Amino acid sequence: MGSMIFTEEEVRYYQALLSWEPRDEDDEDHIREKSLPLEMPAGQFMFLVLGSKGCGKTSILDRFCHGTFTGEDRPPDADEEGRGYRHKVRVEDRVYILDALELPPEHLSSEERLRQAVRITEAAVLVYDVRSRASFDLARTVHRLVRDAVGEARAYGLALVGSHADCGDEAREVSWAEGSGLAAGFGCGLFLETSARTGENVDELFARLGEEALRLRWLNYQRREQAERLSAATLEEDAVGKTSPVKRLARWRSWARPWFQRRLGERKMSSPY
Ligand SMILES: Nc1nc2c(ncn2[C@@H]2O[C@H](COP(=O)(O)OP(=O)(O)OP(=O)(O)O)[C@@H](O)[C@H]2O)c(=O)[nH]1
Repeated sequence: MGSMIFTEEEVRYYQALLSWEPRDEDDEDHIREKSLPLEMPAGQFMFLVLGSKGCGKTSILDRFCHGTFTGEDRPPDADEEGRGYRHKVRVEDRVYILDALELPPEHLSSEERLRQAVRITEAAVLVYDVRSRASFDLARTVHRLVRDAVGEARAYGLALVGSHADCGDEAREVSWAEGSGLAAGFGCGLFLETSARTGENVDELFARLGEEALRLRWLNYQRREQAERLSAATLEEDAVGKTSPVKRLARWRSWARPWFQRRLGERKMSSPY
């Protein structure tokens, strides 16, 4: 990463990510920090959190990072460049630093901003509100935008999340089965309904997405290795072809030999002599 050159936009995203500071006055933070063992982090994850306006993105991140829930009084986010969060997460028995970038919904209409956010992250948490069919419908569109931004060359993680799981049945507009079906349609194995109010599934969401990110890193690594092996083999073949027509002929003969031998054998069998 050290050798990469970032655009101004990317630098701003990074600044948003890195603007996190521990809040000394927050007692619950201390309790959560103390409850995690002192251990060197095994690595870092970078996740994107996105969804429609007011679907509960900040509340999920507040619950995860600070263990708090602000409730109905929470003012809408004013940060234009997105908000960065950092917290520890335990994945496969090791501690990792998790950086999460909350993408303001306005940025969803900018292909460029979304592309940049996707480029600096390795997985996305796509949130809708189970009380809002509109937010669920928007999740489909956002998924398409993210998929286009990721492209074919890279495996990128995704978790579909229905927030406000604590709401009663009468407030619900989207069922668990619909959410699970949409996630399956996306080809995404991680679907959860969460409640920032009660904390239901919030820690589990990030731990499981961490597991998925590790799996995808390995997959991306294998893909790169395979691509490198293929291009090295092609280069070698080109070099052989250019420098040694004799070797090329020899190889052609070796491929053709079994065919000639078969033909020869057939002829011998059918020959009256
Ligand atoms: N009961 C309940 N309320 C929630 C939950 N999640 C969020 N809220 C409330 O829903 C409102 C919107 O939540 P936010 O976290 O601000 O949503 P957001 O997606 O970050 O909003 P923007 O950043 O403005 O797009 C707030 O009043 C939250 O307190 C939840 O799981 N349960």
